[in-house]
Amino acid sequence: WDLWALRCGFSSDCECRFRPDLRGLEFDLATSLVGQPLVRQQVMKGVREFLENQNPVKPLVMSFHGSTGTGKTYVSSMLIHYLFQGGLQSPYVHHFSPIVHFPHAEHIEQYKESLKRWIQGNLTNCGRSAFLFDEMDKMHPGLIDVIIPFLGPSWVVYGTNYRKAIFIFISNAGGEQINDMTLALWRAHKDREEISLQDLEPAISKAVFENPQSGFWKSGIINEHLIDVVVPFLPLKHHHVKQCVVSELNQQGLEVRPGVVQEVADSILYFPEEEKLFSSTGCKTVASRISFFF
Ligand SMILES: Nc1ncnc2c1ncn2[C@@H]1O[C@H](COP(=O)(O)OP(=O)(O)OP(=O)(O)O)[C@@H](O)[C@H]1O
Repeated sequence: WDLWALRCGFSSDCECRFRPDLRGLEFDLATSLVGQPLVRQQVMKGVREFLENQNPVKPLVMSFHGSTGTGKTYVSSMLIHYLFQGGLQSPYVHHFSPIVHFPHAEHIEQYKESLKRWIQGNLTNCGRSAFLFDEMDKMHPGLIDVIIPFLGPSWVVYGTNYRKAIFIFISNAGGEQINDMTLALWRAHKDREEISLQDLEPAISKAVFENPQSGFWKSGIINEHLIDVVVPFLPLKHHHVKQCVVSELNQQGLEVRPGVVQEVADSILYFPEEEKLFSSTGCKTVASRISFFF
């Protein structure tokens, strides 16, 4: 702790390099994020409502769900970039992955204690901290109990306003159900772009919050209304993958040749077997495939 951090920790006004640029975020979500209008809408709504309130009653808690390569990590990095100076490198942005940090289930009691101290320490250092919890579906169910007290309205200790913190949970849990529902709605002539949160929420809740294997399970996280924003990431179609290829080519400073765009998009697997509508890996492997076709 340096002196500044100490002073900051005891002041509820400390913003710790928090420089929200909501216009920038909205623009980038609209122009760079492919095929996820619901995500754009949910993220903007959640962040805007939270930041409009000078004294929020609880931290902002967002939960991202979807299958691989649909943009969950991409959006979380973008969000952090437009909120904190320094983005993911900011000392006030914290990343946790159960597989990396807590790989051994038999050490659960020890893990619980260190997770609690880690969150508490970071929040004491700065109440305006962000926490990214990756791979929540791989988290031991007992560990979420440690996180819960920090998500609610009651967590104010030693004058530090922990209610200004931001928690983002990322998982593949519910992804299969989102994909199945998107497909079922498509078969019932509801286009992917018309899908609403109400169409997906029951399937996500069932898969994520009632599943004994899931880290969220039995956590009271739903009963206590601790999650403010549930963000479903839909499976991406062939034309979305093509858009990802174009932006990747641009980013790598390569010429956008229609033949290459088509070939890269065609090389990816699509489901279901009959209609081949949605990419099985979203846009995840696009960057690495480009060199094969260029
Ligand atoms: N909807 C999207 N719009 C634009 N680019 C995307 C989108 N989805 C994925 N991408 C691209 O694919 C890469 C991988 O996506 P990302 O890591 O966000 O997937 P994910 O949903 O977090 O997957 P996983 O569950 O496997 O971690 C991103 O860095 C980005 O370049």
